[in-house]
Amino acid sequence: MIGGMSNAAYPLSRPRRNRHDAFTRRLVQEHRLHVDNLIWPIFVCEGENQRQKVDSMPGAERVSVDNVVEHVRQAVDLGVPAIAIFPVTPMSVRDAVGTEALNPDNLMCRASRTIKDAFPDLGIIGDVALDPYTDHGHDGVIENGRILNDASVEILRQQALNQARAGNDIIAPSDMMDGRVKAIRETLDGNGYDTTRIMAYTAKYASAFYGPFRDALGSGSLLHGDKKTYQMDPANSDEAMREVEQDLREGADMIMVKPGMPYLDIIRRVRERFEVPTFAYQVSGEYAMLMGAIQNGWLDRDRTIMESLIAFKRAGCNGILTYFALDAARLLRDEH
Ligand SMILES: NCc1[nH]cc(CCC(=O)O)c1CC(=O)O
Ligand SMILES: [Mg+2]
Repeated sequence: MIGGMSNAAYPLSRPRRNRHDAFTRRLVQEHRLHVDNLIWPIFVCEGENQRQKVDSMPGAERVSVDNVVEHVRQAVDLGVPAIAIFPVTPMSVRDAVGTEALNPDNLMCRASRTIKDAFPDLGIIGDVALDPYTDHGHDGVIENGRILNDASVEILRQQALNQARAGNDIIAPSDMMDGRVKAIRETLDGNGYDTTRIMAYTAKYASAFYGPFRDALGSGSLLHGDKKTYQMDPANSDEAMREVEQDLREGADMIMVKPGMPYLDIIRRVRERFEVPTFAYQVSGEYAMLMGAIQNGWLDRDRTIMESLIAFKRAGCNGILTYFALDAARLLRDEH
């Protein structure tokens, strides 16, 4: 009997009141994405005047070092605080132990020096792992079909030093070997790089979502088998807490969870338990998935980008590595 119902039957508390108009929604908004939260991953390749498209990552490019300043200027002009460099290493210099990772003139080091010269205030993050440099596409060295932990770490610590010397401000070990944070920290400190930060890919899962990235780097077709003996099982969550505990003990300054969107629960747990600077990598497969739907007209581009990124803030992230960094920075700039 609708007509006879008194108003008292309605709730006194009406959550919709705070959604009534734009100014109220602004006042009660709990989380906000800021350009300071964005890190832009870039791909660099050999050659001159190269700008190569990546088929499985529409909008992403591999650029040669002579184009990298112009490329990165976009991020600087938008106020993006940091970039992450990934080198596309030619097959001719790859080998079983990733020797090229230690070359002071490798692609990563040349790109890092060039960017640092042009933009001294921009943060440069350098991935440390052997997969861009090995002819088998694994992140470490192999013996009898096994990825060796400690032997790999001995190379990784030298790779980290090589990259710090070339201007990497933040070393980001993405290899998932045990003990590599401690080894890298000791090597950096022992060589006068005690202010070089470590952003550890701490909870990095053995994920299908890295496929497009491996295409971009050309390591996908090289990879024999999978990375399940070093990257984490997507079924595990408590194990991520133990990984974080260890990396913090070993001297990590920042913790990363990767991939992003399928692992928001891990981000939330890390944030609540450890209260340390926490980052997520919205990886290539997430980008490809969203871009595929956007390009088909199935999802609205701008709203999808922003909603996918605010999720990381809500989950507890300080920042996000995302291929959408420039798009998001533009949208934030034009918001008001
Ligand atoms: N160790 C290298 C590395 N660093 C970042 C990514 C993936 C990034 C992305 O998918 O966007 C990978 C690939 C992998 O571990 O196979
Ligand atoms: Mg670990």
